[in-house]
Amino acid sequence: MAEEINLFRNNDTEKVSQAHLVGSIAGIFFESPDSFFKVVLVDVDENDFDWEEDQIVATGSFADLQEGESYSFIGRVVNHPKYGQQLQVETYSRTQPTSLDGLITYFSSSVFKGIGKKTAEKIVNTLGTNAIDMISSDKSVLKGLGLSTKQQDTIYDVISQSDGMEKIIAGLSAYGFGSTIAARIFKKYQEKTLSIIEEDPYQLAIDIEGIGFKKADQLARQFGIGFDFASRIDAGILHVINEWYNNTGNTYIVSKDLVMQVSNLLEVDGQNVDLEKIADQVIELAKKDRIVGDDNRVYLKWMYNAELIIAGKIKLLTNQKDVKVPAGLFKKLIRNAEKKINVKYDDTQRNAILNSLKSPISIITGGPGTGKTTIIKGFLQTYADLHELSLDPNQYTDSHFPIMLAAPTGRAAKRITEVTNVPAKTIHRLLGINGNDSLTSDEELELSGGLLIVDEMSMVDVALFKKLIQATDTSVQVVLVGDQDQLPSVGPGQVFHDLIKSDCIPTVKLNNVHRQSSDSTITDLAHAIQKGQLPEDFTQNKSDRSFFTAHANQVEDIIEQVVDRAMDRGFSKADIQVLSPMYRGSAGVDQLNKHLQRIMNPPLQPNPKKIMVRDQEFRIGDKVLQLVNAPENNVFNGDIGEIVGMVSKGANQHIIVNFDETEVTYSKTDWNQLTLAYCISIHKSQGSEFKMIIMPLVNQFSRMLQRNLLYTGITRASSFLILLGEQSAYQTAVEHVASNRKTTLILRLTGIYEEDSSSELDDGQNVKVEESRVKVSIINNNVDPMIGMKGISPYDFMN
Ligand SMILES: Nc1ncnc2c1ncn2[C@@H]1O[C@H](COP(=O)(O)OP(=O)(O)OP(=O)(O)O)[C@@H](O)[C@H]1O
Repeated sequence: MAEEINLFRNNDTEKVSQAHLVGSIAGIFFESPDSFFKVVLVDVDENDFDWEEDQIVATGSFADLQEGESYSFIGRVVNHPKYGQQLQVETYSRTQPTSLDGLITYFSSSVFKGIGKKTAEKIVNTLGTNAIDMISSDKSVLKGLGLSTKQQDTIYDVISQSDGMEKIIAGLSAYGFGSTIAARIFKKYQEKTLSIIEEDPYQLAIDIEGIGFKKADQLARQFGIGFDFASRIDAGILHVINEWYNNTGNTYIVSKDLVMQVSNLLEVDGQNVDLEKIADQVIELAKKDRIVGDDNRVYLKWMYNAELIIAGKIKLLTNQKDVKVPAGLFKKLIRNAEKKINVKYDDTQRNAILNSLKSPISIITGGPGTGKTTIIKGFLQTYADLHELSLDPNQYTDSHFPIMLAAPTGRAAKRITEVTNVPAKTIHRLLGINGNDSLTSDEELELSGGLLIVDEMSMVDVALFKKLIQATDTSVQVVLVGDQDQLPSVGPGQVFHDLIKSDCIPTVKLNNVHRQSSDSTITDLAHAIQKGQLPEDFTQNKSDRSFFTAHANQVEDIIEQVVDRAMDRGFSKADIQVLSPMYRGSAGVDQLNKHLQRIMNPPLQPNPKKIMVRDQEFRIGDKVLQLVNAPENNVFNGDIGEIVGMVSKGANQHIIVNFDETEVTYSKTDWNQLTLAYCISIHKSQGSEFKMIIMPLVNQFSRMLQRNLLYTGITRASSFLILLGEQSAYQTAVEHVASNRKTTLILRLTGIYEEDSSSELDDGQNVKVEESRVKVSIINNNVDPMIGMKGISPYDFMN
């Protein structure tokens, strides 16, 4: 009997009585391409639970299950809402055939290619019922049976491989790896998996996406690996750069900062890794093509390449010929579009449409309400008329729709589809990337067709834009639309900002606001903030905005008063949106949500129906935010809805949420897709607008107080803006321009390097470096900007 394999470590399962099943695999219904998860049909031989049928479906993480082979399973019988009763397998083992007949059938099965019944009989008659164990421990027992060497190899390989793989999966599970990551590890190292992990767990952090330095370090400690082991330094270097990308949004780190941060990371009980040693490993990693050094900047290789690829493709696109649009024809086209859309474009808007019609690649940028969406509509109409195309997708039954309209988020794609009646997709979907695909891989994709429009470009990061632009054929005309003053992308880089700043792409900047009426003071405030000032009348009450002074601990009370008054005046929960820059603190999202829930959705009876999700209480009437894209339900990350029902279906409870016209039912496993939405972060509010915005800014938010955050927040208000907090916090925010992430896309596009590339270490850390008196050149910018590279120039490991 093979060793038992514990694949699941779910403590809950121990409380539930276990079900035992012995049976052979009748078929494999589903095999996850990127994990060990499988759904199989089992012919039941024995079972100790209530099941009368001949077959049962079993699910779980399995190695190479062989159809026809017999296994023994232990698990729980669950009731799947769609597929009914099935066995959720926790552990399983192969039941080796013990009868002579069983063994003969096994050896003559299709698993052993080239072994027929006669040969099988010979093996079993000679070796007996222990045949499998005997072969597994000593291949030579097959000699003298008249088998060819090939046949002997086949039998031995099949037996040891399936046994080996099961052992590896069990080992990975014992080290705490879940089924998806385990599959990724096994795919990479195959039969060497366990020896690699035990000898050098840092290899995992270097090679396997989803395994970080911390996990590898934890394993290494288990195996007693030294603190200055070379692989530990390598993994530390990659960890620091990745963290740097996530925390700063920069696309490179200055070498000196890198070495110091790695040194801090690797310190164990006051012992530091020699800086020179870290520098050596930086060079080693560069030689292995994992990182690139350029001047005194260090990049992950994919990031370095991404900037180069973007710049190269932009240059190729801008070198394409302009489309000829004679002035007379354009007048006719725009007149027709204006008639159809029922709008009169202003001069800048017309210019934007003409620019995009003519240029192989163009940019339209402007603040909220400047008409970007209205321009996309007009542009689509004029483009279609100019190229004699229909904008009706139904007309393209035999060919591709020639227009690709895309946005970085599902919500933005949905919105642009609704406004233009032209189908839009997320960029991921357009590129055919699913959640598991890596954006940093070099896999080639191809987008052809006449036109690509990307909306909400400010939210697109380097990795995604590289994929998109690399896939775009040079025959495609590209239009990039967005608001460059909004927050940059969540991922590293500031592509849209850099493309505009580089001046390489014909760009039209829109300044006239059409959304709010001309006497709107919100627009004036937005303009002032863009220029880095708070207007003199900032604290005065206006028809559409007000300011209330409040310390952090007064914020809740003032918001309560404002919300009460607004609700008395007929504003709904959906109309009023509170925004906060941070989650923590007394004026942060989490605290305000709890408070606002009591005000905006007070329980109407003593014991209302409620469901606890994490530490939040959900009740009917609660305003909730969708946290992930769920295209199958037509709801997307950032969508806001209201809980309209809580129902029990059998033993399960469900939450029903109404999003505009879409109602979505959430079963327990999906509840963590929701959070309360009375207050949301300013980041989450990007791309949405609300009738009334209430936004507190206090000095407590210190590092979040940035101009583009303030700008993004206030421009979400379509009619009323209530600001509160400390005026000095607003002043700090307006003065603090944080958008300039350190990137080199402009350098790649123009050959001009503008940014200050000096160290980002604070003074304290710099002093520490000086004090350490380590003789590496990195600590002195004047001597040599490279990391103790011992005569190796950065060009030695550049592309
Ligand atoms: N030339 C125009 N004349 C009259 N109204 C206009 C004009 N251009 C745009 N508008 C109106 O102004 C409002 C804002 O326009 P639109 O939604 O296109 O702006 P936007 O830049 O896409 O805004 P946001 O980025 O906030 O979504 C809409 O109601 C639109 O109909």
